Amino acid sequence: MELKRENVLIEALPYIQKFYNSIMVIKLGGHAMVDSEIMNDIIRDIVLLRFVGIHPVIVHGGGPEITEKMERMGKKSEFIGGIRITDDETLEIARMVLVGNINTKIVSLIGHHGGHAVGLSGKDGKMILARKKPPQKVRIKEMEHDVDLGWVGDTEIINPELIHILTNKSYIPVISPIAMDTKGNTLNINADVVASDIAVSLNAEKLILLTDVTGVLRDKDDPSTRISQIAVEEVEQLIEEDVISSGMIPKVRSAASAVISGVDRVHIINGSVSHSLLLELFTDTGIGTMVYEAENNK
Ligand SMILES: Nc1ncnc2c1ncn2[C@@H]1O[C@H](COP(=O)(O)OP(=O)(O)O)[C@@H](O)[C@H]1O
Ligand SMILES: CC(=O)N[C@@H](CCC(=O)OP(=O)(O)O)C(=O)O
Repeated sequence: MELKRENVLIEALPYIQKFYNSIMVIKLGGHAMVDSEIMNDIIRDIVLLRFVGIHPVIVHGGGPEITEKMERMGKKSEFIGGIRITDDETLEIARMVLVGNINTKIVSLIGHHGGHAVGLSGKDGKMILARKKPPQKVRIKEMEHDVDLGWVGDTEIINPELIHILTNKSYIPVISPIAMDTKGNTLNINADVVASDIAVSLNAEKLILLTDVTGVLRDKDDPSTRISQIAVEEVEQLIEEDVISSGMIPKVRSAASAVISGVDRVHIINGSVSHSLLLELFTDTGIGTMVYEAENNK
């Protein structure tokens, strides 16, 4: 039954009260941002959250745009377990696309919709101290090989002070997944990983990962096979069975890691569906995939 317009607002009231003053980390996946109309709608929803008393913190990706720029320069993208192998040139492209292009675009859009955003990378205020990811084990023709991913980072320390300063003054922080190691090297980190680590460091109420599919699917080509809940204990098995592949691997692992480290609610939802963020936050409708810890009996 469709709710009358005024009832929609009333249904939202308990959620607005519950979430008042809380921090929500929202990760905007590159795929959900490919369409400018969708991106515009998502940003408007995020500005709405700020005006009902929630503190949104945005972490954004931009994988498809990096891939496209690389293609235009005649360079092929290579991924291992959803993580981009990043040589010198790829790092330069990733930095330009993420920090120079996508981050400023999001900041402008928030301003356009009446919010106040501050664009940051993990380098600002030494927010993310990273270290180069160790070589990854890859099975090629039954043989295990160590593959060096190049300038890819794991987060080592997150210093959330700058984020708190900004949210306390009602700014919306917009964070790109580029960071520095102790030697001053620039590192490219998967945006899902950054979103998860930031959500943990902020003790966020929720982590919401917006992507271009309706959640984790049992058959990734069939949207009707959505898995509505995944226990963290099931994640590695689903990867092993190849149910979860490519870009969904870091997403689900990051979601699980956030849950294990104390973020109560982690949801993977489809950002390309109109107002999915508002539906997730302010209604009883169960959308997307929730990642939970079975031990906590959620
Ligand atoms: N089991 C699965 N369910 C849903 N999507 C999956 C699954 N396995 C792999 N994928 C792929 O993961 C993609 C989402 O990850 P990614 O491309 O990195 O998105 P984003 O840019 O939003 O971070 C989907 O578009 C889909 O192609
Ligand atoms: C190391 C690594 O994989 N970095 C990612 C950063 C961007 C990202 O994560 O974008 P999405 O969220 O759109 O996938 C990359 O270069 O694609």
